[in-house]
Amino acid sequence: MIPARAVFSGLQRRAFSATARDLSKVTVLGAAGGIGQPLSLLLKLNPRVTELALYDIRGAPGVAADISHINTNSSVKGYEANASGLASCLKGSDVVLIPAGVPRKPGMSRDDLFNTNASIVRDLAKACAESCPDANVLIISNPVNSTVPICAEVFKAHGVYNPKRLFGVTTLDVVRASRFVSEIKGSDPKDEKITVVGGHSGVTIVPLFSQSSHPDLTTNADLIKRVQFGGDEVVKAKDGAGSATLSMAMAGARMAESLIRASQGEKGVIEPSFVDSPLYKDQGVEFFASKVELGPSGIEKILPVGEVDAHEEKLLEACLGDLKKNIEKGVAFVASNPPK
Ligand SMILES: NC(=O)C1=CN([C@@H]2O[C@H](COP(=O)(O)OP(=O)(O)OC[C@H]3O[C@@H](n4cnc5c(N)ncnc54)[C@H](O)[C@@H]3O)[C@@H](O)[C@H]2O)C=CC1
Ligand SMILES: O=C([O-])CC(=O)C(=O)O
Repeated sequence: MIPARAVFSGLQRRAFSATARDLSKVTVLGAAGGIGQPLSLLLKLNPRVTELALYDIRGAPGVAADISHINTNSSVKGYEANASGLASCLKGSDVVLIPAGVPRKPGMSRDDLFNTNASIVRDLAKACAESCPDANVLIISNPVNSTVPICAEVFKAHGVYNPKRLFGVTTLDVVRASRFVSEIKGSDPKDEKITVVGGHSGVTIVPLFSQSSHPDLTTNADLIKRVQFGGDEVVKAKDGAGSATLSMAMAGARMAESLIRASQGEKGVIEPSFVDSPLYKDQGVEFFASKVELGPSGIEKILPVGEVDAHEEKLLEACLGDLKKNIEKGVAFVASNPPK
């Protein structure tokens, strides 16, 4: 006779495996770039990643050969830069990270990247829709406020749009916020949980210090500006050689790891992300970054913005105006330039 406890744990196991997909194939599109290379390195060091697939219009096989010598268990493959290489790279992917596209130079806004990056993201989104429609797609390419809606429109056109599996990566904004606060307060950044909502550029980035353990920072204009324009600091310091790559790689690897943990059944995994969100749809804003609880199906729950003070209310107003325009620009681009 089988003891009751054994039957119960067997049932539990079946229930678990019915919901939790074993996410392990992670793909990077733009893998030979400034973000792509360190991101691929961090993913190779992550024991939860069992297969790493790398694609770029140039150099992915070389990056893959290099990384593949690292003595962790995952397999690594770099694919040829053509349509069939891209399709094979994507097939069976559980998580696809997209840092493909050009970065800023000093004096440029993220929106100045639109003309180049919109079509890159559109074409890569089409490849994802065709080869891995059920993957979690994480968009890093800027302007995120527009490239995420572009990806959504392409998926809709292919009849495979699942809003629970599309993420704009805004992790770097909370990473920066916690670091900048720790510098002011002399604390450990890992203890500084700062909520950042909105979008991923300039005034659309809204830190909510009133919700942190330092509500006094809510009127610190320099700090708010630093969080909103942290990317510019790096662009300026790199002096024409691009934008944040190493900190972004860390942030992207953290987001991918969180998704994998959640997909493997871990509860309560929460990350910020720019997603198809109900929070401000009544104001015509279809996508919004806020805390998101992750699960085996991608987004489990979009958390509300929560209480904000009068100062933050003003920041949110400015955010929503810009965000709406950025989103509409992405949607209009796909309408007039559909993928071929
Ligand atoms: N979401 C965020 O928080 C952040 C986003 N970014 C954005 O990430 C993007 C990439 O930045 P970097 O890596 O510094 O640029 P990069 O120029 O160093 O690398 C981009 C890579 O994309 C590749 N690429 C271009 N077109 C492609 C295509 N059709 N298919 C596959 N690969 C393609 C290039 O060959 C290059 O290797 C930029 O748009 C940048 O603004 C950068 C930092 C933070
Ligand atoms: O500033 C940029 O262009 C790159 C970026 O998105 C960031 O560093 O947050």
